[in-house]
Amino acid sequence: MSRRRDGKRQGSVRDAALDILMAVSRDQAYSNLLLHRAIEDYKLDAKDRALLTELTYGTLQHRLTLDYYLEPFIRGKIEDWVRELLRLSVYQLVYLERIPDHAVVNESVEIAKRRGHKGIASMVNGVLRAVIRNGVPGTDEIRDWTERVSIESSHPEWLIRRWADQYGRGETERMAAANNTPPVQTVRVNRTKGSAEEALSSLREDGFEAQASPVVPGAVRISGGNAARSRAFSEGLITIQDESSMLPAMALGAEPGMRVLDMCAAPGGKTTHIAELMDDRGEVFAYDLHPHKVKLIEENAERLGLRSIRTGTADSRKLSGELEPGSFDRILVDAPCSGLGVIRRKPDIKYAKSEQDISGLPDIQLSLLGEAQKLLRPGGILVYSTCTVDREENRETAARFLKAFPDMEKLGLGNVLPDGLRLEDGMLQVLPQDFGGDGFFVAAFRKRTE
Ligand SMILES: C[S@@+](CC[C@H](N)C(=O)[O-])C[C@H]1O[C@@H](n2cnc3c(N)ncnc32)[C@H](O)[C@@H]1O
Repeated sequence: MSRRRDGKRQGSVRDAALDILMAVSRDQAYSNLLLHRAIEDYKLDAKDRALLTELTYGTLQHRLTLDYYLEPFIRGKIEDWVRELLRLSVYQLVYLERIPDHAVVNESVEIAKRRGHKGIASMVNGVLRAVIRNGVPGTDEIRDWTERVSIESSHPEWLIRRWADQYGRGETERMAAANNTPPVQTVRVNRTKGSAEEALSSLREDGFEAQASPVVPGAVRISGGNAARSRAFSEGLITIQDESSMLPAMALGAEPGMRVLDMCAAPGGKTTHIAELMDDRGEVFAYDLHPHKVKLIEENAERLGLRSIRTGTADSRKLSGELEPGSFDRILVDAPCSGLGVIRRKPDIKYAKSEQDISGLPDIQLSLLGEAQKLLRPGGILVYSTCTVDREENRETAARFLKAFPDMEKLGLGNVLPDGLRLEDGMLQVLPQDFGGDGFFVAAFRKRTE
């Protein structure tokens, strides 16, 4: 890519998509961050932003399916970038009806010529024309259920097997399909600055389509652009947040004047929500492991005009050395987790993670919960949340915690959360197919007083 005099980078949207896809496969870079950077760097207009997002996410989301489609047409070894270009091209041929086949082939051949040489361009041309002529192979003849769902939904087999064990085959198929659908953007209204009605009309005046969420009171669903570019956002009236992510702060039930701790707080999505629900009265201590991430909490609090938030950098597994044990009314542990509930937003997760990566997490989650137990006052409430659907990190970690600390009791969430959510033994397990929100887990515990 080169730069023009006006600072814009040159090259097609497909070139940019290919660069991102290469970086994700080669360096295990995060697709959402790269996409954001490319949008800024290439100074793309709204139409090209939408196309780049669709091409990148679509190709990544369907990677295993696309490889299955390509297999009969590729002979011998090909370079990684050529494979990525073919995936990108077949994604358009199969999934994007509005782009004519000849346009896909022409542009891919041009890219192959520019990045490689005539020979590669002619191979790309041959493969794509053969795909158009013959069609892609079907999946019906794959007899093994795990393998078929893995290829059809482009999730690794170990993950499909694990979910089938944990949720059964039907939920697994629905979950894998939901992970390939684009999320709806939702925002939370900062009630210390204005009402949901004010946010709705401000967003509509800025040209967004905005509807009150049918699931979470005070949330707004948006289409027609990125809410980060709205007036309501720059004025601190809204925060972009998935509906599921709004539930932990609601479950915490913090009240004005309370002393609250958020132990895994960055970038501050839930810290700021808690402060808003407390009308910014009281103290919300927000800690995270990394100083650069703690800065993000401060920036968010500043934008939202919240003054009750106190930040700190620490390993929260040792926070009782720094903060007074037994002194907090409410504590949130929004723990580090496998992230298997947010595959829609970060499709690279499904290829990068392994079962081994999950196995070390429950112990970290448990030690954070153990530290929270020390810091909580008798009668105080602790909320544990994750953005994963994995049973081991969720309800099994909750069960281990209750077993290890008999002075903690589970608090059913039926009365504090909106109706119609998937509650299991009083704990919330959202799956991505439930209402369009991320996969999420929330459990609440109270410290006994006697
Ligand atoms: C799920 S994210 C938190 C998201 C945040 N609650 C929000 O809503 O914006 C988990 C966070 O835990 C932090 N973390 C991981 N291990 C930690 C530890 N031992 N002590 C403190 N923070 C930790 C990570 O840096 C990460 O920012």
